[in-house]
Amino acid sequence: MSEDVKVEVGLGERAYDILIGPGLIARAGEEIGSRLPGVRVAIVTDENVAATHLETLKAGLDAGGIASSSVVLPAGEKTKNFTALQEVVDAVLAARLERGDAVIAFGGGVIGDLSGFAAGIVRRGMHFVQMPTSLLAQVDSSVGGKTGINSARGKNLIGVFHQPKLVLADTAVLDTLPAREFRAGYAEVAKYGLIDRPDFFAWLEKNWQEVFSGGPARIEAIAQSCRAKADVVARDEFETGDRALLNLGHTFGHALEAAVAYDGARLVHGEGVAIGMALAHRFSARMNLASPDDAARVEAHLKAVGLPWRMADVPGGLPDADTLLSFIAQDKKVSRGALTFILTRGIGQSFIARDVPTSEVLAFLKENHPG
Ligand SMILES: NC(=O)c1ccc[n+]([C@@H]2O[C@H](COP(=O)([O-])OP(=O)(O)OC[C@H]3O[C@@H](n4cnc5c(N)ncnc54)[C@H](O)[C@@H]3O)[C@@H](O)[C@H]2O)c1
Ligand SMILES: O=C(O)C(=O)C[C@@H](O)[C@H](O)[C@H](O)COP(=O)(O)O
Ligand SMILES: [Zn+2]
Repeated sequence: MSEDVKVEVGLGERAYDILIGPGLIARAGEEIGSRLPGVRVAIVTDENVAATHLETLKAGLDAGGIASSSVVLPAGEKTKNFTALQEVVDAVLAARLERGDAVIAFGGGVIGDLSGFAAGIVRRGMHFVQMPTSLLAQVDSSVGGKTGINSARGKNLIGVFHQPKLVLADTAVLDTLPAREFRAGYAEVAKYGLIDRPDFFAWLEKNWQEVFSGGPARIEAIAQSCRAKADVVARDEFETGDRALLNLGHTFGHALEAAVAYDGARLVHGEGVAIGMALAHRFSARMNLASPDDAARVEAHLKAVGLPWRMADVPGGLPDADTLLSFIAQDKKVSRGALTFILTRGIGQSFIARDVPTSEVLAFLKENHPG
């Protein structure tokens, strides 16, 4: 009898389970086979995850009678590109998988976004299973069906919504995740508290060390995050409204990622989100929407866990404020040319702010630019 935590993403005929707990990779064949009888799969993964966990997954699938092939890609954000997409599509077609077969995304958010996109376009949409192996992927990217790749003009600008059939988050696999990547994923955990769960944020302020060291607090934080995300996605699958709240910190953060040309040695996604959330709180205070004390509280927590929180924390310098603004102007929340940001009235009181004046954003970027 397994003791996985189960969270349901309530999307009607596209509803699916998220299972969270240790040992799920070894049980993947059983869990996938019972939901998709007779399925064959292509595993998409990266070099780091393949080195430590691919054999366990293959054995787990074998044990459930599921035939698999695999494609192993270079690790890191730069892999979210057309060349890698073509490689995945080609591998799936070469394996002669049918529409009723499945692509398994086995890795962090990069692998999840890329292979979900491939699954969404091959044969106009194949089954897709998320097996997230980074903290960020377990709490965020594996849930909700946003898939895609980057452009030099901006983050995630090319993609489709394509929901997985199942998410299997094996929490034991986080033991091999580098500390920097764990911290980066934690930024998306804190995000849920800052959006609309002030009690969760306060709990994290008290318990973050236990979340980092593993054990029940870590599983609790992952489960709370998945519940928070599943809730929003079930209300607004295609981001016509509330789902944009999940973008807290991303309007600034994505601009910073594009500005460093997706160079993970300088900035990974979760770090961009951490800086972006601190900036969103500071900008809200500057616009007299929230108290500067709340911005200071967010910055203090990010500092305490060792995350970057200001633009000056991005090593190697940044392009000027006008260039950063040009990336922000490519954000998918822009409507009829007007900027949309997720701003806040305080901790856990985020809201969607449409028609944010470009002049205010530019002035704020100049004030906060490290020069
Ligand atoms: N679709 C969504 O809703 C959504 C949500 C949040 C983020 N994202 C996207 O996710 C991406 C970031 O994801 P990420 O932070 O997981 O990055 P990532 O996929 O690059 O993984 C981080 C690093 O950790 C390594 N790794 C992963 N699991 C490991 C493990 N168990 N052991 C050892 N090494 C491991 C990877 O090889 C990589 O080097 C970004 O592209 C971001 O845009 C998407
Ligand atoms: O699922 C969502 O919706 C999110 O916004 C989650 C974000 O953490 C994630 O980084 C997402 O990929 C950003 O979406 P985008 O539409 O701004 O590219
Ligand atoms: Zn994100």
